[in-house]
Amino acid sequence: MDIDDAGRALAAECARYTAMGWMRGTSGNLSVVLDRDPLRLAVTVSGRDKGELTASDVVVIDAHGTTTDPVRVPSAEAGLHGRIAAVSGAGAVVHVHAMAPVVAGEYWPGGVHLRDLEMLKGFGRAAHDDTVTIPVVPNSQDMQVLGDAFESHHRPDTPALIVARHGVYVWGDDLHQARHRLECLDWLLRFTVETRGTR
Ligand SMILES: CSCCC(=O)C(=O)COP(=O)(O)O
Ligand SMILES: [Zn+2]
Repeated sequence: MDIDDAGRALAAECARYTAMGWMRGTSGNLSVVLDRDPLRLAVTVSGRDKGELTASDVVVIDAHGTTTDPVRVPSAEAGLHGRIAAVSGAGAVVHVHAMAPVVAGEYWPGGVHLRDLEMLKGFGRAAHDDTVTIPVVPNSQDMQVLGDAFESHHRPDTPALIVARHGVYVWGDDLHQARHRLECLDWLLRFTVETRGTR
């Protein structure tokens, strides 16, 4: 994917996420891989209303979240996007401040357990898999710290990470798969929060 296509795709996805209520204020950030070796990603700019981005409001970063762009400022969380893409092999990483993941992380700071739910199929798992655990890590402003926490919990079959009192990261082969996984995970976490203690 070239940077122009990436910009159009990221802006369109951000508008969609905003409509879902997942990017309130200036929250959230999305990225897509441009090249794998060396790793280069296009990530949304920092501090803007993500529902109003245009195709040029993206920044090229490396695996460490560093850019050579003289004008645009990449997401403050660009370093974690690069780390997730490098470690998982994902083609797209999405981060939103949806409520259900944060509430679930508050109830279960050791990890959120999901089981016996049809919607797990939309997250790339079988509905009757053993328990699927979504890792929860403490929030940090240091992307190296968050990246190390992500990597220590990473399992190839679980493409999501809850950052406590902050939000959730989900990744996939491309932006569509990442969004579908996020939509299904949000449903799974809402169900789990709303039915806690009943099973
Ligand atoms: C109210 S948003 C606080 C920062 C944040 O967590 C986020 O997702 C947005 O940061 P960015 O630098 O990508 O705008
Ligand atoms: Zn955030």
